[in-house]
Amino acid sequence: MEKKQFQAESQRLLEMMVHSIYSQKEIFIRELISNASDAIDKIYYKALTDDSISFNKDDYFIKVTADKDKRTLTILDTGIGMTKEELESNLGTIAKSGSLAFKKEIEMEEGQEIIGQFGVGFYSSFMVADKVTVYTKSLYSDEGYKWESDGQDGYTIETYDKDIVGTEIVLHLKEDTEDEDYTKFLEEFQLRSIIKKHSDFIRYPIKMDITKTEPKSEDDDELVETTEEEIINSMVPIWRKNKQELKKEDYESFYQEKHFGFDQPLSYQHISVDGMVRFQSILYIPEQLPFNYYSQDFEKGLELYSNGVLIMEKCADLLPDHFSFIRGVVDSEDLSLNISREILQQDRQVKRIANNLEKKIKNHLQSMLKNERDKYETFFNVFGKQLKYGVYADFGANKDKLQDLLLFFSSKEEKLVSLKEYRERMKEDQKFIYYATGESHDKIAKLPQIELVTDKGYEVLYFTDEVDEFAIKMLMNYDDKEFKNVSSGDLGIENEEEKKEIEKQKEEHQDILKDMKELLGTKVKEVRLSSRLKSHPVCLSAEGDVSIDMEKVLQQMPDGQSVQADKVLEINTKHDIFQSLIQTHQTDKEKFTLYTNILYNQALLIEGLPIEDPVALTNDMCKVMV
Ligand SMILES: Nc1ncnc2c1ncn2[C@@H]1O[C@H](COP(=O)(O)OP(=O)(O)OP(=O)(O)O)[C@@H](O)[C@H]1O
Repeated sequence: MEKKQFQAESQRLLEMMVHSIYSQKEIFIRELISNASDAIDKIYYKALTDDSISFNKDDYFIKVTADKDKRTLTILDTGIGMTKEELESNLGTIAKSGSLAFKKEIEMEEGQEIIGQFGVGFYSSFMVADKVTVYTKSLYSDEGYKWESDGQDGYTIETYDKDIVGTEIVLHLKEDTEDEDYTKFLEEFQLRSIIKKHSDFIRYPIKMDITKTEPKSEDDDELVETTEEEIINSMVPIWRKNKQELKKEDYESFYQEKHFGFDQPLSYQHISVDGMVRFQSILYIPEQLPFNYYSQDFEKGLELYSNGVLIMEKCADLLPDHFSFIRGVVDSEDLSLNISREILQQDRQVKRIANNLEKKIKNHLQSMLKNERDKYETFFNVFGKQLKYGVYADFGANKDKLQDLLLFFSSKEEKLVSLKEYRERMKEDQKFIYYATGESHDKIAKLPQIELVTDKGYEVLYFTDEVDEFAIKMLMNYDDKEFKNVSSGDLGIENEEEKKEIEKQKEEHQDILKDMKELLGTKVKEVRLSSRLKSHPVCLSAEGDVSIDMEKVLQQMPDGQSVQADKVLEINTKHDIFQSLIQTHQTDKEKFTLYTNILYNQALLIEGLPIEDPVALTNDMCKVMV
């Protein structure tokens, strides 16, 4: 049976390539500069095994020149160049990568890298140019060649008198249209920024002629324009440099240079991993909250480089949500890129890097907590909420990882404490880790429910963030000790005598409690004599999983309207008001009703809950007064 080759409509293929692979036109500069860098690398790698080739790094560079009059952009390199055959096969065949073949041919060692692999990058120049001319002379050829194409009707090759080995690619830029501005690629400032953005860490110098306006001389105000050749790329990225040689200021200026924030970084990590996965990274914790941090506009992610070439400005997959505040860069040579180098293939390597980074970030935070307490508290005051969301999110999948990074304000220490610190100083007989919720520390400290617990010498954690109680419910317990809201159920601190006394009183006054419950109807689940109140007349507590504060939060959510806490009105038997209740219950049912309503509303007010009928309440109060 005859086997036929697939036919490709090369013009159509090129059109598809040019218009559908890359989402940004400016990418062509990155592709051409990467090719130039590969071409220089090829001489370098050849020189390693071939004594007849000498490689002096200083002789090799890339130069980008814009000519506004001719509308041309030229990328010149002093690399290996191309023979006539190479021109034909590399630039004449789409998806043929001479670089990939080179890589295979010389069996590169670890740490040695060539960027090109797909054989398509060169054609991205047709996104912006209607004609491309390539002048090249190979290291292995005495003759130079000129290749030219309009990207539509094939290409031409002819000999060309070229002295120096290397390649010069001239793009004849398209005319601007209503939608497209091609002239910007000829503007010095724009061109320079695009190169800095994508190709800053290409390891050979990228030169450009830079024009400056300066006073003619020191004592002459007249301005003159001067043009000088400058190297515009940093070449060696800071993350490849030796940690010992870098100072705090170097990391800080990189943070500024990258526009990670207007603030200074609070802390940074320089990571270098060489194992199952190889990567280098610099991570920062910002000092201040980004203005849109808790909004939907905020995009988490790290800058991702492959061999010093920018792949993604914000790679979200590298950071878990609970560490979304981290800014920084990751560079790895082990990534499998897709053809446009824009989107990563579903990559095991990215997952591995992300897992590794998560552990490193956690360890860094833990060591900050241990060794730089003030700094950690500054961090926690800004981003602690995100860690608490992290405990709560995904049904608590990350709670064990994050619980030791949490801090809460303590009634006893009057400062932030960790759960470990609380647990370590718990009293021997203490059954629970106590917490109380409220708007502010002051308000919590005045809660009636807290009095007995603190009076008995127990430490109480103050929860002022809406997410606090949700996160703690997800944790359920810490080191075998359950969390307990001071306003809920049995606090486990009453002694036997106190318990017996309450039981006795409950029996004695069950009629009063029953009648109060009847008067309040479904507003409360029960009216109870309190064992937790000391000086305050009443309070509301909640039974079950939903506390009163959780009810408040849930009711603000669009779908949380129906969630209600099971409220219990607690009465302090030691307060004088209780005697009045007993009295009115026997002698004046109308007053008893008034007292019940007022006391219930007082309890609502203390809890910061809305009064259902304020007019009725004020009328009731007046009736009592007159
Ligand atoms: N400046 C240059 N000097 C020498 N050879 C070059 C140059 N530019 C391109 N080539 C050759 O042309 C080939 C095709 O280039 P192209 O940019 O299309 O693909 P690539 O760089 O191999 O792969 P990728 O699509 O991943 O960038 C390269 O592999 C290389 O062999």
